[in-house]
Amino acid sequence: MLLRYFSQNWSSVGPVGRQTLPPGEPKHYCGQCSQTSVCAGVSEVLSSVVDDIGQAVSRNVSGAQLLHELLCAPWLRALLKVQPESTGVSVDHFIKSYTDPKPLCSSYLMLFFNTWTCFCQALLSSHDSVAQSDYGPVLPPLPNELPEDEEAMRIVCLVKNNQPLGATIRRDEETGEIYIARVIHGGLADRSGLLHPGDLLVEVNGSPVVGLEPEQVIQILINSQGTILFKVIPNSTHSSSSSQKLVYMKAMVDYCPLQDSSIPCPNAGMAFSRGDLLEVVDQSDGQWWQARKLPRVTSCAGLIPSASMLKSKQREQWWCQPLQVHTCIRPCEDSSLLSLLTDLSVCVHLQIVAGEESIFQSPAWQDRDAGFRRSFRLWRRTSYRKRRQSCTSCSPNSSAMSTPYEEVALYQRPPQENHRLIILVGATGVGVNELRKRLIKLNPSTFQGPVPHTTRRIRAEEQTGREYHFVTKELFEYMVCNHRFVEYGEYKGHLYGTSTDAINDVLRRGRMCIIDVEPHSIQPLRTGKLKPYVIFIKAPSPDRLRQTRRDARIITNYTINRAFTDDFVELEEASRLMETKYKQFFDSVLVNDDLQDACMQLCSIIQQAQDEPQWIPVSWSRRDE
Ligand SMILES: Nc1ncnc2c1ncn2[C@@H]1O[C@H](COP(=O)(O)OP(=O)(O)OP(=O)(O)O)[C@@H](O)[C@H]1O
Repeated sequence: MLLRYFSQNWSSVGPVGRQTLPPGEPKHYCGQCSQTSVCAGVSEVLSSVVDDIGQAVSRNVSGAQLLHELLCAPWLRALLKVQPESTGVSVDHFIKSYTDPKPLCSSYLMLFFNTWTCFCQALLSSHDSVAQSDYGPVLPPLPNELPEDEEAMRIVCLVKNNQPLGATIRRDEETGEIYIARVIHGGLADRSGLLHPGDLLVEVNGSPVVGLEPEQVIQILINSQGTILFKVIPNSTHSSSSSQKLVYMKAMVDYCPLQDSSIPCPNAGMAFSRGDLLEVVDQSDGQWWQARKLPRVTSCAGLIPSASMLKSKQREQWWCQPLQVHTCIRPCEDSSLLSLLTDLSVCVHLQIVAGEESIFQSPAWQDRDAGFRRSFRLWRRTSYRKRRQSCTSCSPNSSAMSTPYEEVALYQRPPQENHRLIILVGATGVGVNELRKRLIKLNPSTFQGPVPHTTRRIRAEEQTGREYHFVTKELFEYMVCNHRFVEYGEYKGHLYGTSTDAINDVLRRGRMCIIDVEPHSIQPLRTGKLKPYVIFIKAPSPDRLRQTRRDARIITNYTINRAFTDDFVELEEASRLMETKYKQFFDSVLVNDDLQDACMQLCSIIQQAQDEPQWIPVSWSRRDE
């Protein structure tokens, strides 16, 4: 350690630390004084010590930061300058005198160096003690025969700074005893290593706490200044070696501790929103976990409700509002997708029976090149409104409520595995279809769309499996009943749909399959087989939309292929709402500002999705998925 290294070098004064003088290097002398290179030694030792400690700081060596700050502190400099009062010499003077020798009295040189040596040794000895966590005298071993009722008491001294203590307390209502309830990972108490959950708090700064209310104990802590002395009886069942496994979770809901009356300590809580990646460091409590948000900005964790706790909160909330129709729409819209699929088939069936006219026109609906067909976006928009009217599938047990967190792990696609399915989503008119078309046109041998199914009659120039899979209405409906379609709809009395088989066909051929869907269709596609990567195409500001979409045309309900007028504020608002509502499903967000740039960015996002490690739900990696 530093002290040993310093003592060795200090006595010989020559080689210091890593700046060891090579053998034969001339030794330095200070003017008329006969001391061997002491001035050089002082400055070298000092800078070498500061250097070494600087490196120890970067390696996070315990105590190094403190020592570094100490050595660089202005008060230390001031202290060193006290020496001239007794000796008439300062460190600066020495260093200067070394380069510009002046006569110095050897007696005050000796006096100075004796004082300086003692000071440095004391300083470095303190550093070594801190670094080796050697805080006190070594106590004699405990006698073999201790009285059974004897309890070991621990005295913990913490220095209060502007950080919270990072521990919560609880009161045993029967005995009035105060216990440490939990210690927040990475907080002050945790880093001290001296306070543990279950420790019985006996005194704080000399005041007994038994019988006090937790609020009163907290008040004592708040009022204390400087060092705080805790007297605790350690929890004998606590094992210091119990290191928790880190678990990574994606938040599927929003949470705000300040609005949660059940949290034990709102200030220790951590807010998160849907889509946030959480590193859960402690799940030992069934109700409150400890977690950090990724990317990590602080080492200190925060309290979050456990999955079961969040689920019961959701259920409570649901039952509290049974009469408000709009509240049950939210979870229904959000992700109860399998049940939506059932609703969807009802909608389609009704449309067929009623012979309802579709809003699509041929040129807009169909692009003749394979893989370039229009999506079902317009159809989906109308039927989506219909679905909102019937929310029978919403229940407190729906899937939206059962997954507040999704456990995730990093996944890198092995080269021999199929590409991940690429899903584009975005508000209508933002340019999802345009980007998809451009991408496929750019590199048709790499990117491809699935070939849709239809019940309409095949035309002369068409070939089944190329433009469409031409099937009978009975087969189409059979496929609907068997959930074989990702999305489907009706146009002029004919059914059209994109099947999962068609997606698998593209992937099996080694290509990257690009589809665009409504956000509520993402959930059924989230399987280990497809491992979808979802890119949200976001609208830029209304001003940028106005500038970039001057020549663009939009297809809207009942007004086909018209120029954009002043829909930009609405478009941006729709895009913002969609992002807020579904962001937990998005892996990446791309702002479609300049078309060329957006297309290039899309290519690189897709490349990264296929070739670089990404977070995916752990359930996708299980074999039985
Ligand atoms: N970045 C852009 N700059 C200029 N024009 C764009 C841009 N992105 C899309 N457009 C144009 O905006 C119009 C609407 O785009 P697109 O049809 O792709 O919208 P969409 O999001 O698929 O919505 P919908 O399904 O309702 O058509 C098209 O005319 C398209 O060429």
